[in-house]
Formats: sequence, C-alpha cells, structure tokens
Amino acid sequence: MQRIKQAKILIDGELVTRDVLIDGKTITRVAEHIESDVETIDAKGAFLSAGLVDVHVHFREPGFEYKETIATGSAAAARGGFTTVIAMPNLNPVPDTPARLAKQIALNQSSAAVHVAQYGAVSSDLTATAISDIVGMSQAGAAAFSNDGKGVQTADTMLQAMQAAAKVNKPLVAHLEDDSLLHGGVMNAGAQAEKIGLPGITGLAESSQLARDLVLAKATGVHYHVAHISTKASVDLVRIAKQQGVKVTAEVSPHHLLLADTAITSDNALFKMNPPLRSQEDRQAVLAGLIDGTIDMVATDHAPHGMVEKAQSFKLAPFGITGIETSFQLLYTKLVKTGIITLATLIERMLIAPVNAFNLEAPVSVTVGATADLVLFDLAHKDTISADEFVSLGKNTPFIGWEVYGKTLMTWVDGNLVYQAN
Ligand SMILES: NC(=O)N[C@@H](CC(=O)O)C(=O)O
Ligand SMILES: [Zn+2]
Ligand SMILES: [Zn+2]
Repeated sequence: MQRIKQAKILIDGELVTRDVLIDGKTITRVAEHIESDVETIDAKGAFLSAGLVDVHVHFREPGFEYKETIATGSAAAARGGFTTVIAMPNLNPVPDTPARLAKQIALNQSSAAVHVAQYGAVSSDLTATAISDIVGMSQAGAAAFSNDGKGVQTADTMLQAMQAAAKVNKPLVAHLEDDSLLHGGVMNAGAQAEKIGLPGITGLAESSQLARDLVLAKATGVHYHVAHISTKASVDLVRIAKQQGVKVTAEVSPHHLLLADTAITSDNALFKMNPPLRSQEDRQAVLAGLIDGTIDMVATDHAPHGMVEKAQSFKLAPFGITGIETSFQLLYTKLVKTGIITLATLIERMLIAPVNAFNLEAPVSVTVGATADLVLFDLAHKDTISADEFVSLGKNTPFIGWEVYGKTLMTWVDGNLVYQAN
C-alpha cells in the first residue's frame, strides 16, 4: 500500500487537492483526507495525472541500439510522464510477420519500464507493394498497423491494408509522403529553404496522399489515423472528412505546433525531421486544428539518432528529432501557461484521446479502481532543457535551452515507481 498526499488532480476540468491510496497496482481510494500509516509520498500540491500516452515513438531495438534501446526509450518515456506508448516498426528486422511481431512484443515486455504496445508493418520491409499478414499480426497482438518512415506509394497497397485493418478493427496509421514529389528535398519548400539554399519538400507530398487515403478510408470504413500532420491543406482535408463521417483521427507533434521553418536559420540538422517544419501559416493551422478537435491528439514522433549522424549537414543527416522527455513541459509552458488551451485540454490531447482512439487499456483519470499508471508534475518548477539530462540515448532536439515548466517528479507503472527526479 502507498499513499500520495496533497496532490492536485483534475476533476471536471478543475484542479482539486486529494489524497490517493494505492493497493498493489490499483487505486483504491481518492478522498480529501486519507488517514493511513502506509508509506506516504507528500505531493505538496504537485499535479497528479494518469500517465500520458504517446501513440508514436521509435525505440530502435533491434537494429539500431546505438540510437536507442527499449530500456532507454521507455525510461525516457517515464521521465517525460508517459506510461503507455506505441512503438513504430521501422526496426531491423521489421515486425512484418506474426512471428516477428510476437518476438518484438516479447522483447518490449521484457525490456521496458512502461507499457509498450507495438505496431505491425503494413507491408514487408515497409516498402513492398504486397500487404503483410495483417490478420495474423493482429492475432499476435499488434496494436495497430503502419509503415511509418515510408509513405504507402500505391493506392492498391493502401486499399488492401485498409480492408484488412478494418476486418480486425485496428487503426491503420499513415505516414504521408508521395515519393514522386520529393525531388531530394530536406526541408519545407519555400522562402526559407531558398534563403538557406537547401532543396525543398512540398506540402503536397503529404496532402495529396492524404486526399487519396481519405477516399479509400471512406470506402472501407477503416479507422484511419494520420501520423504527424503538418500542413494547413491536410488539416482542412481531415476537417471535411470528419464532417462527411469518415472514421479518421489525426495526431500532431509538439515541434509542428511550436516551430515553423523560419526557425531554421542555418544548416543545422537538429531541425531536420519528416515531415519538415512547415510555414508559419501551416503551424497556425495545426494549432487551430488541435484546439478545435480536428486534430485529436499530440504524439511526439520521438525519433532518436546518434549525435555523429545529426552533426552532419542537413542534406546528409537522418530525418528525426527526440520528443518524449520534453513534450509535456513544452506544451504546458507554451500552450497552457500562455492561456491558449487549458490543462484539461492538454491532458485530453495527450492522454484521453489517444486511449480512446486506439482502444488502449490505459487509465484516463485518477479514480478508484483505475490502474495506478500515474505521473506527478511540478507545474511551478522552472527548468532549462538540456540534452545532458536526457535518459534517452537520443540528444537530437532543437529545443535545447528553452525555458519550461512542468518537471516530472515521479512516474508509476502498475503501482511501481519507475521514475523519480533527483
Ligand atoms: N520523423 C522522422 O523524421 N523520422 C522517423 C521516421 C518517421 O516518423 O517518419 C525516424 O524513424 O527517424
Ligand atoms: Zn513518419
Ligand atoms: Zn515516426
């Protein structure tokens, strides 16, 4: 048994002070005062939430353990306040058969500090035109399906994948990128790319494939989920599709909410990711979409890489930045403290919406009977983001030096303390 004393928890959108009793892996009491002589943690008014949920992370094991492992990635998740994540399949080997998927799930389970659910690949090696055994992988425990890292290039592959995913009632998650429109681009096409002299990626590579997919999604009835949405045109398409009854959800990354291509002022690959940072107009549109609910949730797209790789020029470095240790602090500081959204809305977008959309077992509130997957945030504590403090092996973030509030003090998974700040 454990007691957390004097925590602030969200009830009906308001922060109220409560004591919380945990027995084993379950919350057994929530009340204004709980008398008890069990082991007690004094929260001193810090914010206690059910653990955050991230439906889009890259943990790199097996295949790229120098970038991240399941142990380091999941420890980073705990430090970021996340207790459930869904890991992408761009690994080596790619989990693209029921046997490989089952092996990956077992590896996640034996290595991770938090709950790690797993994506199965839509097609073999993320690039084949023939679809994988989606029904078999679903039976083997896949949470959802994606070829993240690569766009699905042909309508036929996407249509078959959607039909199979619809049959097993699991989300089909799309990384939108039409290869024929890329032309070797490395940052958003536009004035900033021209100024720096780097080849551009048009937003049409994303939105044109999205338009195709929304037509196919409507025809199949699949739950179609848009990964890392980045353009105004894409937000408009999702908004229209939702109005027409397409079963579509979308996620946006913290960096597409907070940064535009104008933040790239030199050839610094810490700002290189896919999709690229877009225009200020696009950034405003994804933020508006998150606020009005067109975009359902935030997902970090935590994409750790080695510093040697990311120290290369923009043209040579791999796409991707980390995010799981900084996302809550950044969004709390830049969106909640500034009054753009409420804390309750941020928790809706970083916990409740992902749990509901992906049909996860994770708890969504601090209530009696819920699993004790919990995080305690100090909303008043001011920090400066420093990569030295990351427990992730990935130090590749453009947010170094940003002043943020909302430090994670402690994280529990199934009632066990898995992270504690020093
Ligand atoms: N987002 C990225 O820029 N990179 C991701 C792949 C992906 O999410 O498309 C990675 O695996 O590094
Ligand atoms: Zn992607
Ligand atoms: Zn990704």
